[in-house]
Amino acid sequence: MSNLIQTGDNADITKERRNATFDIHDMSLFLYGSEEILKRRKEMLAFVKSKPEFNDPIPTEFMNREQRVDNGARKIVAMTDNTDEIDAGDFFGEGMYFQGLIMGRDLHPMSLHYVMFLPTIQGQSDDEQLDEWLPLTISRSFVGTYAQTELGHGTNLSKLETTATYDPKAGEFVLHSPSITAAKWWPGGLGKSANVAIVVANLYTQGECKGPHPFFVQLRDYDTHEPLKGITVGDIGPKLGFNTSDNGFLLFNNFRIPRRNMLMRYAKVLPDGTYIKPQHAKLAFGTMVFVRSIMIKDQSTQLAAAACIAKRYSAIRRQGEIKQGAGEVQILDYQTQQLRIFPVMARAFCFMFAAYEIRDLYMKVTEQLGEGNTELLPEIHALTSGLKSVVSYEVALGIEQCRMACGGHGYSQASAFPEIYAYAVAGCTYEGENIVMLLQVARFLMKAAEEVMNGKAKLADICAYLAKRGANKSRLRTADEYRGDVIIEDLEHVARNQVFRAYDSLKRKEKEMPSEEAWNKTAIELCKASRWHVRLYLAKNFLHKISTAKGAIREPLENLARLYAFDIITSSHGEFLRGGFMSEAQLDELKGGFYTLLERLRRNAVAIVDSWDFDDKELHSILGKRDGNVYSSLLDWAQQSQLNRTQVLPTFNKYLGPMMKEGRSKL
Ligand SMILES: CC/C=C/C/C=C\C/C=C\C/C=C\C/C=C\C/C=C\CCC(=O)SCCNC(=O)CCNC(=O)[C@H](O)C(C)(C)COP(=O)(O)OP(=O)(O)OC[C@H]1O[C@@H](n2cnc3c(N)ncnc32)[C@H](O)[C@@H]1OP(=O)(O)O
Ligand SMILES: Cc1cc2nc3c(=O)[nH]c(=O)nc-3n(C[C@H](O)[C@H](O)[C@H](O)COP(=O)(O)OP(=O)(O)OC[C@H]3O[C@@H](n4cnc5c(N)ncnc54)[C@H](O)[C@@H]3O)c2cc1C
Repeated sequence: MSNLIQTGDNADITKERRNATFDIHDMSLFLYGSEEILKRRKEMLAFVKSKPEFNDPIPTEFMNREQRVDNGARKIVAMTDNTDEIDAGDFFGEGMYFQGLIMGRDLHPMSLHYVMFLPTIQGQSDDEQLDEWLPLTISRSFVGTYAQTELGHGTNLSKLETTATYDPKAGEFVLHSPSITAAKWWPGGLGKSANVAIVVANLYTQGECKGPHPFFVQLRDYDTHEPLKGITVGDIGPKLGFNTSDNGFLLFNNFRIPRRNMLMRYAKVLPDGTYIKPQHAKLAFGTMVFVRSIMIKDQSTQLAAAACIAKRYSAIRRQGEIKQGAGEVQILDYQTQQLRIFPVMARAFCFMFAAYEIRDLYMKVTEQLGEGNTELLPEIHALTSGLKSVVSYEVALGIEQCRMACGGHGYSQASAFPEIYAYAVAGCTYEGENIVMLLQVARFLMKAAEEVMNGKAKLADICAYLAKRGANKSRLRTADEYRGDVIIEDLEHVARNQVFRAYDSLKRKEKEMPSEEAWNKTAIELCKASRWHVRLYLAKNFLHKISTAKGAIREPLENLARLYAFDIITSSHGEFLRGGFMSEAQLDELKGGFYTLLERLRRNAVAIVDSWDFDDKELHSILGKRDGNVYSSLLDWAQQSQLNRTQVLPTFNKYLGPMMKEGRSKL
């Protein structure tokens, strides 16, 4: 703990750190997994701080869009000039941390090159293509992006309008955008930075449409960077966030590429146009599954950053009195403030532990795919889709809650909340709109429910609870005893009930109308089932993970995990009261337990967020500064505003001055 306390720190934040009941190093170790990882974080941080080229000339929030794009391009080149400093193969760990330290929370001109273009080349090319494209991708000989979404269609991939029609005579594909709505729209870096792209287009060969497939396409001249003939490309304009990235549009006018530019690891088109189908119809969507899996870690980090800022600020902010005359209190002492922030912190831990599980599962699936085994594909698709949806939604709400908990200063860009929110909330939309992805989970759950009903029940592990009988009354007696398996049983009960309620409703409707219509008319219940399924997964994983903690960190971790579960139950208590599963008295007991957990977590509030090991450089927030000296830093920060460069703005002489003069002259 002492390593975070330095002379000159704010007295309140120092007191918080002195009062903590555990050593933050031990908690960081538990969170990140090993001493080696913590050591590498320190080394990478020291390296980044030692390099002036990674600094921003002025805080990015004071830059206009052109300056941000320029600064982003400059820094990403500097960053990737230095990838020898990290294990670049460790994308999930070192890659994401290194990038966050240098690039901050804005995508940059090469985000898609690393996050989707490179993984697609790795995952979808055959060996010969890999030999050709991978070295060029890694050596940054071109800048790539992933161009799938169109103006008119993003979610419904089968209706993408861009066509890739095979011409066997020329041995070429002809890429074409038959309408305005066929324009590729959104791909990161496409507008001005990328000169190549993985383009997802509907493949036509021998007169038949074979569905969306990925193609390697050069868009711009490698020397002049001018768009090639037949290509129309540009930037789509400013967005809520991601403004360092030139998300773009792209239209093809009968643009020809060689046959071998179709990525042919799975599906293939032979020279005569014969189509060889992949072993699993959705293998071409593998990069989306990969990004959904890494999003969980990225999103939980953003949520933890928000909670860290809110907690540190709440520790130094004094406002109002609890006991009259006793002096103003730290706002962290208000129960309502704790309610706003502590559950957010609990969620960040929960999501991070899930992120590790997903990373491991993803690695297992990749290994299996290498051996031609696609067995786990539906499971990982459902799990990543569900987690991506639930996590990104909860993260967006949590960040906003933290912002509001910081009063007026939370609204300033000095807090970093606007930046964190704008960055994270995009995750609700990209890589599959959240509701649509929940409906994918529902497909998986409905199949599992069908198997249970048919007595087959050879279910994936994550669905095993659907086949359990389960008690019809909660075993909850006292809040203090409400832990581990008892909590899980109750969440299982509610999730199972919701899945079967949706299933029954779907089956009833299917008797009255076509199945697609029945599906649409059950969609709200289906999404609810998916959310409960994912919440159950998250809670199970969280409770299991903290049961492995040892020593002084165990108690605060248990408090966090139980707070997470109590929060879910108390905020959707109707589901637990249904059919008398819980009584009003049990719920009151749980509510009391929830308040007790807030009290128990109060003492360690700051130490818990300190354990996330955010450096000020990474947090990029005046309110969340480690030393707690917020007010003087806010004044320094404000002085950098462009408007403060001169005492008198042109607006005075142009508009306000004449107006006031006229006002005075009329008196
Ligand atoms: C040097 C170091 C550098 C470092 C950098 C480091 C770090 C980076 C840091 C942080 C990164 C973090 C975050 C990322 C940041 C930014 C990301 C930026 C941009 C995002 C880019 C995009 O958004 S790309 C576009 C994404 N688009 C989508 O996701 C479209 C969504 N739609 C779909 O996925 C599908 O169309 C669908 C799933 C909605 C439906 O598919 P379809 O209509 O084809 O199918 P059906 O519904 O008919 O279903 C048929 C069956 O197939 C199953 N299915 C569907 N998809 C899959 C799949 N992917 N895998 C397996 N199975 C699948 C479906 O469930 C059906 O199954 P049944 O059994 O029920 O029949
Ligand atoms: C910041 C950002 C970066 C992006 N980067 C890229 C990129 O690099 N490359 C790329 O190709 N794309 C990119 N995208 C596009 C992104 O992947 C899509 O926007 C996303 O997949 C959602 O698709 P959509 O826009 O077509 O939404 P829509 O599908 O039009 O969604 C609109 C509404 O319709 C609902 N809806 C749609 N279909 C159904 C259904 N079947 N059932 C029920 N409801 C439905 C949705 O739930 C939603 O409420 C990016 C988007 C953003 C915001």
